[in-house]
Amino acid sequence: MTEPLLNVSGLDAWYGGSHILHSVALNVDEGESIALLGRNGAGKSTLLKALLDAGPRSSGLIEFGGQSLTGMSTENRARAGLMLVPEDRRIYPDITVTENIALGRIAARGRGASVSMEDIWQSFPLLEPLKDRGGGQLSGGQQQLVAVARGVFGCARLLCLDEPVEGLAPVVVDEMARDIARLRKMGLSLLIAEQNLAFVRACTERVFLIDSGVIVFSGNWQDFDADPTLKDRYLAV
Ligand SMILES: Nc1ncnc2c1ncn2[C@@H]1O[C@H](COP(=O)(O)OP(=O)(O)OP(=O)(O)O)[C@@H](O)[C@H]1O
Repeated sequence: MTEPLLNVSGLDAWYGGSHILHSVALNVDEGESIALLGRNGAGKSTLLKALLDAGPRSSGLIEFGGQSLTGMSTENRARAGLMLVPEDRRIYPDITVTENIALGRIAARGRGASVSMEDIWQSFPLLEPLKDRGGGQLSGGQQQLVAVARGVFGCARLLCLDEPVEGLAPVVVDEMARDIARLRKMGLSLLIAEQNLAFVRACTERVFLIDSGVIVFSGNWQDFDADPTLKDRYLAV
């Protein structure tokens, strides 16, 4: 049996004295795309940040590519190919789209020259005509595409996306789903925290559902659909 690309078990996380994640277990295989579902405040962002050691204090096992990440800095985790595209996009307004995307390679310290800018334009066709435009002159949806493209250019093996389509118009949500399908053909693995069910259903094959920092369900979409109470109990507002 091959080892998962990401293997998490017994993961707890805290902000100060607040205990947020409770013994989380999760795995992602090479080439898989996984949804992390949960309502506001369920712990999705905390989990993604804990994987990168980029916020909460945490304990437990996180293995990536067969290597334990305990004691490894955020920079070295990125360098190993574990990338997070945070909710707040962080697009620099005074540099171009191309320059914003190129910054991803700096985060990864030059690793993974295998993704070219040409690959990026092919995966994100809406961005190519905007490549010389300033980051400050983009719509929210265009900024989100740039943020994801930057993570890909950093040559992620596993790209973690924190609510990539939150607040975006349906037409941009559809575009993002198509772009993600193209990225998957490049062999990228994905972990996508979202509340937009239709979107993650279109671009993932397995689901982890988190509530109050506890994984309350994991399985494929067929398993998820077999229990219609999950949506009402854990996703309804
Ligand atoms: N920096 C922080 N300091 C203290 N508590 C925090 C911090 N960030 C998040 N929390 C708390 O941790 C819990 C989980 O929040 P988290 O942001 O992980 O949820 P989420 O599922 O990503 O929700 P959302 O969809 O609203 O982003 C919430 O109770 C939240 O108030």
